[in-house]
Amino acid sequence: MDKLTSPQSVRALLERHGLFADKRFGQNFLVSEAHLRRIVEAARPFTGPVFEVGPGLGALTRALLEAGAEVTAIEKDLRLRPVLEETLFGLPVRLVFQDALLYSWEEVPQGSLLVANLPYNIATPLVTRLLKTGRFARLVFLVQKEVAERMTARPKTPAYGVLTLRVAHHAVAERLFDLPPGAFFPPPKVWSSLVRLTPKGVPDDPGLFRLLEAAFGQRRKTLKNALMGAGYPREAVEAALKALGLPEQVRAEELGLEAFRRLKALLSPQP
Ligand SMILES: C[S@@+](CC[C@H](N)C(=O)[O-])C[C@H]1O[C@@H](n2cnc3c(N)ncnc32)[C@H](O)[C@@H]1O
Repeated sequence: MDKLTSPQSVRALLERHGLFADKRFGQNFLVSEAHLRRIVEAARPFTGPVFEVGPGLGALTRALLEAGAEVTAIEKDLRLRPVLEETLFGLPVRLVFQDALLYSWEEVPQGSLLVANLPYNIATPLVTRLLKTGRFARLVFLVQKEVAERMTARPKTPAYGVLTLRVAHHAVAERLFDLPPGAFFPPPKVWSSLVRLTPKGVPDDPGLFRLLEAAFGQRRKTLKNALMGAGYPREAVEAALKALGLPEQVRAEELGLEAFRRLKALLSPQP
C-alpha cells in the first residue's frame, strides 16, 4: 500500500474516489513522511488508547497503528469512509464517523492519548474540552502556528491570553516544531506547529476562567477597568491589586497564572 506521503499519491487517491479536499472540513493532508514519523515519536509511549480526530485519508492513522497504538479515529466527512476502508484495510482500527465535537470525551478511559492533525476550525474548542475531562495523559497535535503560539505564549506578548492560561492551568505545554505549508496537500496558507500537552491532573476551575474572560475581554483597558466593566466592584478590585502589590495601571497580559489564582481568591465571592 502506498504510504500517502507525496502530493501525487494523495491527488491520485482522491481522484480515484471522485473526491476533492474540502476546505470546510479543514482538509490539508499531511504528505511528509519525515514529519509523520516525528509526530508518532512525540506521542510515544502509547501507554493508553489513542484517539485521532480527523483521520482524513488515513496516513497518520496507519503510522500510529504500525507503531503499535490502539487507535480510535473519529472522522466527520462521510465521503472518506470508502477511502479509509481501503487505506486501513485489515488493520485493527476503530473508525467512528461523527463530528468530534459531539463525541463522548467525558467517557474515554483514564490515561487516553490524543494524536491528531486537527481541523483548524475546531482545534481550540476541542482541546479545551479534552483538557477539562481530566482523562488524557498526553495530547499531541498539529495546529496553525498562530494557535500553537497562543497555547505556549509568555506573559506580556500579543499571543498571551485566556487560551494560554487555560492550557497552563491544565498542562505542561510544548511547541515541538513548525511545519511549512508544503508538508501538506493541498498546502494551507499558513505554517503549522506540533504541540504536546502533558496534563497535570488539575480539575477545571470555572471561577478562575470567568475572571480570565473578564480580564482579557477588553485587552486595551487596564485590568482594573476591564474587571470593573465586567461587574466587579471598584473597591474590591483596588484592594485586591494592592494586596498583590500590583500597580493600578497593570494590564491583564502582565500577570501569570499564579497571580490570577491569587486574584480570584481575593475577589471571591464572584459578582
Ligand atoms: C487537517 S485534516 C487531517 C487529515 C489527516 N489526519 C492527515 O494528517 O492527513 C483534518 C481532518 O479532520 C476532519 N474533520 C473536520 N472537522 C471535523 C470534526 N468536527 N470532527 C471530526 N473530524 C473532522 C476532516 O474531514 C479531515 O479529515
